[in-house]
Formats: sequence, structure tokens, C-alpha cells
Amino acid sequence: MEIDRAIRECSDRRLQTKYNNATYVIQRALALYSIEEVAFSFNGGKDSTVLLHLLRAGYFLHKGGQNSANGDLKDFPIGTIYFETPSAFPEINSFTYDTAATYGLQIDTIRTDFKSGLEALLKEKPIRAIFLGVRIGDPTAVGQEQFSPSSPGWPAFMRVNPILDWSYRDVWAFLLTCKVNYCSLYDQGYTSIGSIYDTVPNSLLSIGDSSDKFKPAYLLADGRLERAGRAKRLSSSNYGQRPVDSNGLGSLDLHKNSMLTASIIAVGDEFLFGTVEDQLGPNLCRKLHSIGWSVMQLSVVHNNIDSVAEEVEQKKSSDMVFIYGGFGPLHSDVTLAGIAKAFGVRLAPDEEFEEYLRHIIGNQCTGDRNEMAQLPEGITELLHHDKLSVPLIKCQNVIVLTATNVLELEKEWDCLVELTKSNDLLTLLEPYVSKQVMTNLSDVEIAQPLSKLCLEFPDLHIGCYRTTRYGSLVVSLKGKDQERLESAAKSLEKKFQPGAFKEMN
Ligand SMILES: Cc1cc2nc3c(=O)[nH]c(=O)nc-3n(C[C@H](O)[C@H](O)[C@H](O)COP(=O)(O)O)c2cc1C
Ligand SMILES: Nc1ncnc2c1ncn2[C@@H]1O[C@H](COP(=O)(O)OP(=O)(O)OP(=O)(O)O)[C@@H](O)[C@H]1O
Ligand SMILES: [Mg+2]
Repeated sequence: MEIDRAIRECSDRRLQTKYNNATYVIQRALALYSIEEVAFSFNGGKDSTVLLHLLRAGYFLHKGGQNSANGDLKDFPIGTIYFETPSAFPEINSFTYDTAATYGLQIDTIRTDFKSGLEALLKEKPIRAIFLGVRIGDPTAVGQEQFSPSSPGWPAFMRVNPILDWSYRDVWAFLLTCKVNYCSLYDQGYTSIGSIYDTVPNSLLSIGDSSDKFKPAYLLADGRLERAGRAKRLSSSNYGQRPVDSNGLGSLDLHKNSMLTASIIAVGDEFLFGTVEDQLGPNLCRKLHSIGWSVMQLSVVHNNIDSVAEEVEQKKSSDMVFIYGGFGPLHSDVTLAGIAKAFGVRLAPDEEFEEYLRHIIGNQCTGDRNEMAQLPEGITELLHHDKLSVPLIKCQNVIVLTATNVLELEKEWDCLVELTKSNDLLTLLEPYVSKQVMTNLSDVEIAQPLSKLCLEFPDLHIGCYRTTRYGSLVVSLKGKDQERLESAAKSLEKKFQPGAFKEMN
């Protein structure tokens, strides 16, 4: 069987391991379900092309490695489903049907949406398990395992994901080593293919200045940028499902005056014992205000997985959560494990992150369990910046800052803001401005007029604080419009004798 032979004869140990694991998953599925009970979801994309050949090899191995025609090209008995839409690329359509003809796939073409299509199909056929080319890193992979029951609300079947743990590089190593055909769009710079409306060639592969010439997909050096040619969706909790251009800048003006919230979590027994004073939290609050974000909460938790998990769980409804402390190889460094627990995923070795660690601390990071290079699986994105020796880690809407002091924080923050210019990481809003006035009026004298002021200026945050119990009182006005602050300050002054308030810097 040509695929099995090509892999066994190649010198790529990693690819051999991935192949063995994937064909093992396929053989397990074929042992659990009869051939009529399984189906293959094929759409002509690179991942499903890899899966097609793995299924051919897995079926061959399942049959004892010697089925009659020795892996005959057309010996493929697994029913195949293709959801065809008018918005598919013509190249994808023709590749899908050409491949079906070459390998004898029995294709059921479905022209409705996934869910209702599967409902109808499962009523008609005894299908119990469906093979998918989903990979960790795909937005739909979050929380999935190699065998994952379909989600609640979907018809009942087992999703079987044999290449869940394959990287972008693994996919191309397999297709090139096996010398199999793949859709021609991948040779024109497309690296992940959705519909004609949301997919363009990956600009990281463009040749020179020309905007219409691209290198082939297998030359993309950084697999994490596989989806750079796909239009992004803003998170539905914030803005609905409106697509924006892939640099995300289109969204900036739109959200100038919207409200975005952040929560900050400091992890460290040292803060709670009072041994060390947290300086990063207040600093981060100021930075977030400077880009117009509102900070909802700044909390401190112990170096304990459950404490971190509980806090992240509670705070993850903020638009963004920033967490620092508890990051590294020590027994107390549990922050990433806590985040993984909060999102219900595992910690798994991350090849790319390991590479960075190796550069700065040599091979020590790659002990038996690769502990330092383990990141929450399927929800993690590494944020690179030339000025950072190790990328920042983002797990869904939780950003892990590795800074241990204010200087390091400044550097990480500047990088984050710069990165925002090339992706829609942190939407930059109209910054908060503030005005503070000081008075010797007593709390009792000022209480009622201040309450009235709050009603007059509901768009401003009006707060008061003292630095001594019997000294001056500071009234702090915060908002996004300097003129409104000035009017509020004037209105307050008018309520008292002239000279009752002194402006502070
Ligand atoms: C065979 C098959 C099974 C699927 N099963 C599920 C499922 O159980 N739960 C789910 O949320 N989505 C399921 N999906 C939908 C995918 O997760 C995802 O929404 C789909 O691949 C479309 O991605 P897109 O929205 O980027 O086009 C399934 C899709 C296919 C083709
Ligand atoms: N229209 C479809 N018809 C059938 N299966 C589909 C369809 N869309 C997605 N799938 C299934 O979901 C898997 C993941 O889709 P995804 O788009 O991430 O991968 P791909 O299309 O194979 O490769 P690429 O990432 O390059 O687009 C596919 O491998 C396939 O199993
Ligand atoms: Mg695709």
C-alpha cells in the first residue's frame, strides 16, 4: 500500500509517530464500528486530504495489511459526505469530485447546512461515527478529543479526529512525503480554505511587492499563521458575527466609544502573605485606561491550581483577562494549569513554544514531560514580537503576562499594543481622561451636591477619596470627553462658595 510504504521508508521520525498514532485511532474506530456505521467528512481541503489517505492506510492495516489488491486505489469502502455550497471555490469542488473518482469514494453530496444535513443523513443510514480532519488550533477543535461525541443539540454520533494533534508542518510533511495530489489553491498561496467570501491567499507568502503572486502553502514557515488569509470574526459576545478584514483595523473606528472590560488576576502567595507588594496591577489599570478600557476587578490569588481556575472561570466573561505571576518551571508555577482547568482543556506540549524556550534556556526545558513547554491545548495562541524573547501566551481571552516587574511590564504592554495594529487583539478605544479637584469641605457638606452631580453627568465616573481622615478630600472625575469633565467640575464649583476647590495635576 503506497501510503504505508512511503511513510515507513521516509526518514522523518516525527511524521512516522504521527502516522502511527493516527492510523491507530482509525483502526480503533474500525474495530468499534462496522464499515456501514462509519463515514468520512471530506471537503477537498488539505486536512481532509491527509485524512483520506490515512483512512485508506488505516483500512488497509485494519484488514491485516494485505487486503486483496494490496491497497488498490479504488478500495475505499467508507461512505463519504461532502457538504457542497455555492460559495465553495470551484477548485475545491473539482478537486473533491476528481479525488472521489480516483479513489472510488462513494460520495453523498449534501446541499443543506451541516446540522440539518447530518440529521437527515443519520435517519437514512446507520452511521454512528464520522471521521473529521479537525486539528488542534482550528476554532472548532476547542475541547475535542480524538473521540468526541457530537455536541448537545446535534444529532448523536461520535466525532473521530485522527489528526487532532497534527501541526501545520505535519500536514505538509505527510502530503509531500506521500506525493499525493492536493487542491491546486494551496500552490497559489492559500493556506486554509473557507468560502470564496472569506478566504484570500496568505499575504505572508506573497512574492516581492506583487500582490498577485504567492509561494505555495507548504512554504509557510510559521504554522500558527495558517489562518491569516481567512477573514476574522469578532467574538460574538461583543459584537455579533460581523466579519472584518484580516488586519482587524477596520473595527477600530467602529468601537471608539464602546465599552470594553478587563479583569486582572495576580497569582502569588507572596502578595497574600504581604511579603511583596504588587506593583503590576495598578500599573496595568493605568495602561488599560489609557486605551479606553474599563477595569472591572483586580484580584490576587494563591499559587494553587483550583484558586487560579476558579478566578479565571469567574472573570472570563470580561472582554479580556490579564494574569501574571505563577509562570515558569517551579512547583508553584500553576497559572497555565489553572487556566487550562478553567477552560476544561488539557495542558499539552507545544512544539513552537518549546523552540523559543530552547533558544533561551537550552535543552533544559525539554525534560521527559516537557513541562515548561506545556500549554492549554486548543485554546492557546502565541503572540510574537521581535522585542520579546518568548512570545506572550493568549488562551482565548486570557493574556498571560510573564513580567515580574514594572519595567518588564512596560515592554510587554508596548508589544501588545503594537501587535494590536496588525491583528484585532486589543481594540484601542478613546482613552480615558481625568480631572481631579481637592477641597477642605467636609464629607457631610459635599455628599448631596455630589450625588446630584452624578445624576447630571451619568456618562462620567465620579469618585472621591481621602489620603487622611481629617485632611482634604479629592474628587476624581473620569470619562472620555475632556469638555464634559470641565463642565462637571464647573457645575460642582457653582454649588459652593468660590475657591472651595483647588485643581490638582
Ligand atoms: C461531519 C460534521 C460534524 C460536525 N459536528 C459538530 C458538532 O458536533 N458540534 C458542533 O458544534 N459543530 C459540528 N460541526 C460543525 C463544525 O464544528 C464547524 O462549525 C464547521 O466545520 C464549519 O466551520 P465554519 O463555520 O468555519 O464553516 C460538524 C461539522 C461536520 C462537517
Ligand atoms: N463542506 C464540508 N464538507 C464535508 N466536510 C467538511 C466540510 N467542511 C469541513 N469539513 C470537515 O471539517 C474538517 C475541518 O475543516 P477545515 O476547513 O479546518 O480543514 P480542511 O478544509 O480539510 O483544510 P483547510 O484548513 O486547509 O481548509 C475537514 O477536514 C472535514 O473533515
Ligand atoms: Mg477548509
